[in-house]
Amino acid sequence: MKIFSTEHIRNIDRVTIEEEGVSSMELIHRVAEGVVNEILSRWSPSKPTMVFAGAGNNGADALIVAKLLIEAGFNPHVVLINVKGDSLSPDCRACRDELLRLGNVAMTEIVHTSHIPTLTADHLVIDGLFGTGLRNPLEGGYMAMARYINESGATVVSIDVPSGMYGDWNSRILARNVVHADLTVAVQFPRLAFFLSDNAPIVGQWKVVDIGLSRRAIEQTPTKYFFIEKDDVRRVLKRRPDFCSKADFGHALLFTGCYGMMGAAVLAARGALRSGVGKLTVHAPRCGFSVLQTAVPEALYLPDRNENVISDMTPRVNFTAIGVGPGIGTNDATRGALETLIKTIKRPMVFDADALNIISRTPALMDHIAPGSILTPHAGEFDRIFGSQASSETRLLRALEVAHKYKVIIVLKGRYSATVRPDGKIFFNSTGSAAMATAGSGDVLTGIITSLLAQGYKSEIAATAAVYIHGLAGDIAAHVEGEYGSLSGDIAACVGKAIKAIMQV
Ligand SMILES: NC(=O)C1=CN([C@@H]2O[C@H](COP(=O)(O)OP(=O)(O)OC[C@H]3O[C@@H](n4cnc5c(N)ncnc54)[C@H](O)[C@@H]3O)[C@@H](O)[C@H]2O)[C@@H](O)CC1
Ligand SMILES: Nc1ncnc2c1ncn2[C@@H]1O[C@H](COP(=O)(O)OP(=O)(O)O)[C@@H](O)[C@H]1O
Ligand SMILES: [K+]
Repeated sequence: MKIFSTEHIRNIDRVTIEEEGVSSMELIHRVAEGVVNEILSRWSPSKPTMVFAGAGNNGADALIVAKLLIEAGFNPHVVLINVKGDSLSPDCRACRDELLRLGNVAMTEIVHTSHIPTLTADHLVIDGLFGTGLRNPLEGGYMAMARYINESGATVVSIDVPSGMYGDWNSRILARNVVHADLTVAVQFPRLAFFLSDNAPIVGQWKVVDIGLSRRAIEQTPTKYFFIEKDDVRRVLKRRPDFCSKADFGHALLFTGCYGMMGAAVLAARGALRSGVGKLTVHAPRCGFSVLQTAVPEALYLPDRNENVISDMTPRVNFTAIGVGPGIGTNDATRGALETLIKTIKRPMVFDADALNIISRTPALMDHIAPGSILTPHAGEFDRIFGSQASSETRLLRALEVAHKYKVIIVLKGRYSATVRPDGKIFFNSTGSAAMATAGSGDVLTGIITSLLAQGYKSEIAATAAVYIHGLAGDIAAHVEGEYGSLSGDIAACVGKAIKAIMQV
């Protein structure tokens, strides 16, 4: 699914109205119906409700929400901001009149300064103060109103975006001056801001209401941001021909493990094998022999000269892709081996975990990494290499810079892992959950990406597809083991099932 900028959404909105003959009032009603459906599925009409409506179309949506709530038996109090009595947009005015025609509507219209009715923690607030028309961070009375709503402890449903927040980048806002939603019901598309952890306490849970904006306009409007869903991955995964052999599915080489961290090697190896690589070689220290040969007998094992750590990363097999990092430690011998690997292999590789920690100690190594390589840092690993970041938004912006500069793909791991490409495109992942916040789950991902790369998928595709598969495997594991009990071994065990579920039509 495409994620559009506010600018683009406004344009798609305009095309829908001009070329498809849908009126803006009709769109407002569709938004309101979507929002009200979400409300009715959660709260009963006895819930004390207050609707805050601004002067633009976000307010117009809110006024029709109030109307539909009244028709459903709710008894909302409506607070409409109409500065000086003449600031309502034409649609907002029409919606106010439509609402008032019901008769007996409890409404406070704020024209100058008025008293806002008392809001309690028991209330449900419908927040339609500002949507995508927000020009500046909230100030004065608007800011006070946002804080009043937040401090009341009421449950908040925001229409389109929480009021005071921009849909995309939010470097200029202060969280306490923005309405904090429990549920945000976005119009037609999720927004970039929803995928950043900084904004999670503001956006709350989010849903999208489809209001039937022009399909043609959506298809033809270019964007750099995407939300990856099952169909996107199904389209790129190749079906296997009948006449095939393991030679057709590549040979992955993993440099992984050290004394005390052989589990990382096992997990990465299982991730690689369950995602279909033809052949897998694991290069690990000698101490890993019986662990690997017992836990993953399907993998070939290449012993390092060293007993406890990897001291040499010269590829000794005819590999089609290399993955390096899980559990290798950061000792001097391994550092030297990794430096040589980076400087000699000029094909895209996958770098994770301790490989990233080693790079962070010698950042100049970034200059030698082969273009098209994939780096899979979590926030801490990213900051160690590319500098400490104040927020997830600045981290994402920095990831865009470094992906472009070094021509590499950065997978910023987290709730909505973001795959950032050198061309400035960002793919947010939809699968996965807190059940995956367990040691070793990143190692499984390294195995899957390396496996897809080894099978001939381009780096960009391998990264986004693997992240989706990994998250879905986590979801399947969590379905059985729950959010506390899922282990990274369970995630690895579900990788094949995830791919099967994706490929099933
Ligand atoms: N995307 C779509 O296709 C549709 C969007 N609709 C709704 O329309 C909304 C956008 O409506 P608008 O463009 O009218 O914009 P808004 O309703 O978000 O706000 C615009 C109003 O706020 C004022 N304003 C902006 N920033 C301010 C600030 N910092 N302080 C004080 N006043 C400020 C503007 O002067 C204007 O009066 C969307 O968020 C959505 O809720 C729907 O009604 C219909 C379809
Ligand atoms: N709350 C969450 N929601 C979705 N995915 C998560 C969540 N927490 C962790 N994950 C996923 O689990 C993996 C954790 O990787 P990482 O932090 O490298 O762990 P480790 O180093 O222990 O292997 C990442 O792919 C991440 O996206
Ligand atoms: K809003």
